[in-house]
Amino acid sequence: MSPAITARGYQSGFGNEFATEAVAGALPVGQNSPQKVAHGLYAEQLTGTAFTAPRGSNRRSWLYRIRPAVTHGEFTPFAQSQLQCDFGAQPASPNQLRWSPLPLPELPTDFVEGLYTMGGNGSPDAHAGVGIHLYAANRDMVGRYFYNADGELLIVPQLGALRLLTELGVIEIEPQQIAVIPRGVRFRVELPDGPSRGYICENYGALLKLPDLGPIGSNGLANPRDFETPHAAFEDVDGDFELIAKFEGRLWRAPIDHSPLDVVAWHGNYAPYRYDLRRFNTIGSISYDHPDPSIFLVLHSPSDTPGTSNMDFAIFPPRWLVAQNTFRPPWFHRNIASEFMGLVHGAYDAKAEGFVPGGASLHNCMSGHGPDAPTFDKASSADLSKADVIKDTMAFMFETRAVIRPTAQALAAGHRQGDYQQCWNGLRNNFR
Ligand SMILES: O=C(O)Cc1cc(O)ccc1O
Ligand SMILES: [Fe+2]
Repeated sequence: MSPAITARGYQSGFGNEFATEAVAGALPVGQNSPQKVAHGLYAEQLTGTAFTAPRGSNRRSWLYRIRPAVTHGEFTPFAQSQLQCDFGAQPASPNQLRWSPLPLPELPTDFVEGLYTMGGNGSPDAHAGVGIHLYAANRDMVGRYFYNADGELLIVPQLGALRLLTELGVIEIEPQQIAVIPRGVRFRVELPDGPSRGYICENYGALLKLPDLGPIGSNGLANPRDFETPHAAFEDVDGDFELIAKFEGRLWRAPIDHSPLDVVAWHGNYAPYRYDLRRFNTIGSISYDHPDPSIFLVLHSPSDTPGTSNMDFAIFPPRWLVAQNTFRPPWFHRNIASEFMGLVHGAYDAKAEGFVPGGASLHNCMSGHGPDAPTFDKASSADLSKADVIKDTMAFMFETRAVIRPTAQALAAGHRQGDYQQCWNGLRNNFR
């Protein structure tokens, strides 16, 4: 018996062919599925793309584990009323929406129990769209393991660190770092700092990838080397545990008599990873005008239409604004894409107040938005001979091709800011 799983460090690179073993000799050499695997392990393949996906986008890993993933009891529905899949049950309005932070739970609540759906589009069936969730939790998952068959999970913590104990190893993140857990990978979550909160984009579409860089060249934005995938780590623990699955929008529970975090070795390119947003190489205008936010793209899920993502994950990190003869904050705009924003840290340069860390906003297709009135007034008369140094900030955007349909609970939430539109009331008629 090995005690609870321990972190064994990281391998560097995005989507690499990794190979890692927690026990020497556990990985077969020169083949995937020998008649007998070393140390009495079972071989199991986990695919994240179709078998025949082109080589450049094909993702799969081979896992060498103490028991195969099939060894569990029967799934029955697991009630968790805040996790929803009814995008579209009610009309989506074109209103601009904003929320204060999701209150932290008062009762003992783990990561799975604390998932709270804000909205989404598409469906797991269609392999297109996203679910946008928040989480607020105050206790570790103990004896409970989770996987999501509906999509990969992009986790953006805002309050408190997360320890993600996955089948393929341990990932530790804190606010201003992110993690991606691939579809199907089993994990549990510990909260080393206590009460924790954050944002999740559940991507039903093509796997997240780094954007092409075009004329930027071979370096810049999020650099591949800064993505980190854990080394194999496992636990060999028996007990009266449960496996929770998210499947077709709903949660299911099966009894399991051992920890499924029993992968002793693995190799392949389908694995969880983390990235520190503070390593983002931010590129912007050094002449005039505020660039399109695509320049802030970290990861994206392409759609079948070239240049149009199923989902973009962009960040607004610390940077210097030096553009001349320019209104420097984000401009007023209406976009074909729909924008869900959150704030991990500090303040956002388009909103003087009201958009606070842990809060969220939703500006759907063609709904006008932009700087609030105080920000507009300040930036319109700012001294442009000096740089604006934007420090201590980390906002982000989940931007989607399809309209983000808010859930009824998000629209009715006590922490929704019903007066959000008033932040633009002070924009007067200045026409002369
Ligand atoms: O604040 C927003 O709405 C996000 C955003 C930022 C930006 O710099 C340009 C366009 C855009 O939608
Ligand atoms: Fe916007």
